[in-house]
Amino acid sequence: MLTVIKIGGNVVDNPTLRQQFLADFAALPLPKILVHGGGKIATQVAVKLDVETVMVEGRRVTDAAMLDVVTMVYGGLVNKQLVAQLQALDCNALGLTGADGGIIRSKKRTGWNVDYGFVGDIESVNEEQIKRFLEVGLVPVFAPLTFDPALASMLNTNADTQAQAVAVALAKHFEVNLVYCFEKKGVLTNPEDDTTVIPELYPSTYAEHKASGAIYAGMIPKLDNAFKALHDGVKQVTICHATDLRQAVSEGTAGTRIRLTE
Ligand SMILES: Nc1ncnc2c1ncn2[C@@H]1O[C@H](COP(=O)(O)OP(=O)(O)O)[C@@H](O)[C@H]1O
Ligand SMILES: CC(=O)N[C@@H](CCC(=O)OP(=O)(O)O)C(=O)O
Repeated sequence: MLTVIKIGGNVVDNPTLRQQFLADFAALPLPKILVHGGGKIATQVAVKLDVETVMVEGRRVTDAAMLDVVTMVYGGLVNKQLVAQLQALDCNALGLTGADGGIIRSKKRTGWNVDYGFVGDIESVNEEQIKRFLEVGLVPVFAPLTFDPALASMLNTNADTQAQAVAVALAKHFEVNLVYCFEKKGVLTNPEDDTTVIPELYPSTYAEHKASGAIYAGMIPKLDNAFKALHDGVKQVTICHATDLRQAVSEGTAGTRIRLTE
């Protein structure tokens, strides 16, 4: 079983939660992969650099100045800090963007009603290269950046989507357990109340909660990615609090389990 974990920006940005999560992640058995976000930190750094942040439907409009910010923040600051913290926990982390080793190729998003700028839609994942890293005991830690060889450019890519694409690509070789970790207890019927976790979510109940407005904003692309991952061969998908990672992986009792059928 390969474990692919995605960690969201609100956890990355919280030193206590982040350290606790990384200790639990380091304790998980190999093979494992981490995909991190960091949107909140990119926005903070952009303010300092006087670069305006524009988000449309949860995606960051990425002009040339913002591409520089996200490349520095995701590929540099956040990725290398996470690698250093994991190395200190005896986890042999290897920090990567999609460009390193040519692993994740994408195409600049075009044909939408919004010009997202330097945002990449993933075209291919070189799962053989990732598998080679896993075989020698390395733990890939991916920043949410991909690259377009035709443009010779980095592209900004949503971290939930990148985790889904990596999990699906590796499903050719492993039974994959994909876990989305964030700062809430799971998918909630009342997003303000952590006691309202939905233990199992199906396409039908997802549609109902979306229609009622209980599921909105960033949770919608996260769930679309979760269902796509299952549809494309990932064995198990869970959405849970970052501090519930161990229960979610070992016993499957934490957070929300995403299922295609009842
Ligand atoms: N039903 C729901 N349950 C939990 N969170 C929800 C729900 N609907 C919307 N959300 C929002 O979605 C956010 C998670 O999406 P996002 O910010 O993209 O996650 P991440 O930090 O993992 O990238 C939560 O912080 C919450 O504000
Ligand atoms: C294209 C796009 O929107 N990319 C995201 C990548 C970071 C991300 O997904 O971070 P979180 O997981 O913390 O939200 C962004 O720049 O916000």
